[in-house]
Amino acid sequence: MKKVVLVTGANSGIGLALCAHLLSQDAQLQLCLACRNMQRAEAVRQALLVSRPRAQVTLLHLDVGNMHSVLRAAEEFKQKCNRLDYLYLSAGIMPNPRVDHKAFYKGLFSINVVCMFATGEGILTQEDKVIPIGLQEVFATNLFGHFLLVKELEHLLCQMDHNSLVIWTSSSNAQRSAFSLDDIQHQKSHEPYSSSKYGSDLLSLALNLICSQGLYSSVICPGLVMTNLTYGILPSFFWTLIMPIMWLIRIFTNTFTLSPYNGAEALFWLFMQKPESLDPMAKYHSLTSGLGNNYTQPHKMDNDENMSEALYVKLLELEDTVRKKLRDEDLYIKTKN
Ligand SMILES: NC(=O)C1=CN([C@@H]2O[C@H](COP(=O)(O)OP(=O)(O)OC[C@H]3O[C@@H](n4cnc5c(N)ncnc54)[C@H](OP(=O)(O)O)[C@@H]3O)[C@@H](O)[C@H]2O)C=CC1
Ligand SMILES: CC(C)=CCC[C@@H](C)[C@H]1CC[C@H]2C3=C(CC[C@]12C)[C@@]1(C)CCC(=O)[C@@H](C)[C@@H]1CC3
Repeated sequence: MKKVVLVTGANSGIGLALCAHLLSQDAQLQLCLACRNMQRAEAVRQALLVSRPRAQVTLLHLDVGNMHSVLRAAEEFKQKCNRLDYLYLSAGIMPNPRVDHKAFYKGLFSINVVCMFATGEGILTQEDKVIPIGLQEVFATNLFGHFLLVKELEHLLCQMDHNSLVIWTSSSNAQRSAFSLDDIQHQKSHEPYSSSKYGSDLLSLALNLICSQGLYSSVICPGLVMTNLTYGILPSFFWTLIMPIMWLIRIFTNTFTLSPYNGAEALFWLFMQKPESLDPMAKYHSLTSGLGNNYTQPHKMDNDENMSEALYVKLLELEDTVRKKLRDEDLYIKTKN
């Protein structure tokens, strides 16, 4: 049976590297690239087909930060495919990132220096905004849109005859201290990225605990990778300039995977595993040794079942509110026409 794989954020960075890797491994694969920009998506599809001309690569229009788009995309996917084996949730944003230079230099001379380079903890903040539906943008894109997509595709994911796996691209920057159950959208502070990634860790655990038969969920961390996301933190020429320093740092922290191919290691590794053999409490890290060898290692996540179930309940409540808003908007448009 041909495996069906859906990848969000497939047109660049880690998502794109994963797609190329998957196609080189399994030519029989049915791969669906879910992207918000169809021109970029088509260019990527053509590029992937150059090395695998007979591969089955389709496109799906999806803006994961727009809930209308999520519902439409899920509907379109269900019409096209009657099976889904792997759902890779790789789309993500970190808008207006700021490096706290004072904290960075302080961290350089502290005993936590390796941890600082591995997680970016305490030195990175972002400016978030509210999108038209009333959600915080980072929460909507990195977490809620994906949650809604999983809910919409639940019937395809929960099948009796085979297991399927949802894979969240989280981060080592996901910190419990940045997340609050009273402020799941992170309206009140300046680490929405960390909060949304911690939320995805909790949600993955909740999916394993709550969801029906056949559906499994896992979380990965790609390490620090040079992509459009990191070029938003510091310009690409700066990263190129300090590349030799980063290769040096790699000797002390194997989390500097640096290339999208290396960063996608854990995503690809999960594709090779049986979903039922995975640990729901583990985050699977892509790691690269000082000599440049890639491997995947599980690390216990800093979360608990009660918290993850509480988040799941809050997301269900928010889902109701959002669906009602979407219906009201539809009704308004219909009555206006
Ligand atoms: N780079 C790193 O060091 C790390 C990255 N990550 C995570 O890895 C994932 C991939 O990021 P990375 O490859 O680094 O960065 P990129 O910016 O290269 O990739 C992000 C992808 O997400 C897509 N995307 C963003 N917003 C939306 C949206 N609203 N709807 C649909 N697609 C969207 C982008 O599409 P478009 O091209 O249209 O913008 C792009 O394809 C993210 O979740 C990120 O948080 C985690 C840890 C470290
Ligand atoms: C490397 C040098 C000499 C300077 C750069 C310092 C920081 C800008 C850099 C150090 C650790 C980095 C890091 C991230 C961003 C850039 C740093 C803070 C992330 C937070 C990027 C996104 C993620 O999801 C994390 C896994 C990264 C962790 C490390």
